[in-house]
Amino acid sequence: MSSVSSLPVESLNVSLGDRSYPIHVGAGILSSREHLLPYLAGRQVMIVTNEVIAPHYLAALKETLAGAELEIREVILPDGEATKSLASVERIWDALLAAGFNRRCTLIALGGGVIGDMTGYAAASYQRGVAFIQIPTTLLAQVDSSVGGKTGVNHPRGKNMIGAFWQPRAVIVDTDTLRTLPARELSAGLAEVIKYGLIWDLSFLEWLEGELAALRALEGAAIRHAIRRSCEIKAEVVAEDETEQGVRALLNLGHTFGHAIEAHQGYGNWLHGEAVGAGMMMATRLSAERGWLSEADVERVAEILKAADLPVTAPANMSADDFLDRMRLDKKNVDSRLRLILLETLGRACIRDDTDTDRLGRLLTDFPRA
Ligand SMILES: NC(=O)c1ccc[n+]([C@@H]2O[C@H](COP(=O)([O-])OP(=O)(O)OC[C@H]3O[C@@H](n4cnc5c(N)ncnc54)[C@H](O)[C@@H]3O)[C@@H](O)[C@H]2O)c1
Ligand SMILES: O=C(O)C(=O)C[C@@H](O)[C@H](O)[C@H](O)COP(=O)(O)O
Ligand SMILES: [Zn+2]
Repeated sequence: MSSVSSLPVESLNVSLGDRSYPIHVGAGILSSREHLLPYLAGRQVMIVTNEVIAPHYLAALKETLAGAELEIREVILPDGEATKSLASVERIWDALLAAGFNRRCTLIALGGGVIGDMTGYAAASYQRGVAFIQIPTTLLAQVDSSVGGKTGVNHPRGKNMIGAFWQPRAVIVDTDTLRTLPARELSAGLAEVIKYGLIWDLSFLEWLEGELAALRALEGAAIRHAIRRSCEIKAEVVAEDETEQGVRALLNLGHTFGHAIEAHQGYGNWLHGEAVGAGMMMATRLSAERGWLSEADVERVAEILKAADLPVTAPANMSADDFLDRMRLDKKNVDSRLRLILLETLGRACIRDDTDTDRLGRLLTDFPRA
């Protein structure tokens, strides 16, 4: 990654009254005591990470915490989306109890969205709620999952079905951690970045169209801008609607389809960002069928997803009914009505519960498979 180290730390705020918190973004910030120590609730600290991330970053984090007279423990979980389960959360609870940690303890999530979502849920539920800090190490977690307080685990029948809203005390984004991230994971993170452009900010989408090559090459200034603008948008949405009573649902563009793909394919076979990429393509086509987007718009969405190396086709082994069965369990649905996020235009999304099921079934049947 070029020149990122020379960029100063930038801080944003998620405004939620007395639960407001900062997002600090900087290269090498994992080693910064001043950006971490103020957010600890007490002396007891439990770091939660996994077997892939620990060899890269656990020692650096412990070094940052060293000398502050803290009682530091760690839980190192196995890797992968398939581990985003209650059994893993139980391992975190067990470690907390074995260490005798009390309500003034702090959990630190060091990892991607899987670690962040599980650690947040363990924090939300341990002794009815303790402090936690997010240190996201994937692009996806740095632009999306570490912000906003959606925590939880998957159920075999559906994604993120068990969980709680529980906000972190701080989000600390060290952009240098992206240096070790596999290219496929970087692309998955770009799906959520593109999502912000599609639902909220056409000029950001236009900027992304010009910068995708730079982002995939981890060019420092481009990565920094993508993270900052994504976090700004997410912070604005979450501040307006913390528990998804309204506008926050727009952050779910492509997810009703994407979550169906993830669960049907077996967690981890399609990455979350890949499934969301294909799902956004489906939502785009449905929006065009409603007459809101032109064929040129549809092509434009396909092009930006392909430029990010994301899928624009659905799994070959998934029928329209496979999609619809899973989509009927989606958390946004009210009574028996499907609620989908669609695009009124590029850069502006809406939530609709009036999609004709026969029409949706035809769209799903005709959607290209790979
Ligand atoms: N809470 C939310 O608002 C929210 C938002 C979006 C996604 N999510 C959830 O986030 C999860 C996906 O997160 P993800 O894409 O970060 O996946 P992930 O957490 O599985 O991480 C991806 C892979 O990269 C590895 N990894 C992480 N950081 C690394 C680094 N710096 N260097 C090398 N390898 C590294 C991980 O071990 C893993 O193998 C899904 O479960 C999704 O549902 C939650
Ligand atoms: O923060 C949100 O709100 C989102 O919807 C962000 C999504 O990218 C994320 O995947 C989220 O976990 C989906 O939430 P869910 O409520 O659909 O499970
Ligand atoms: Zn997502």
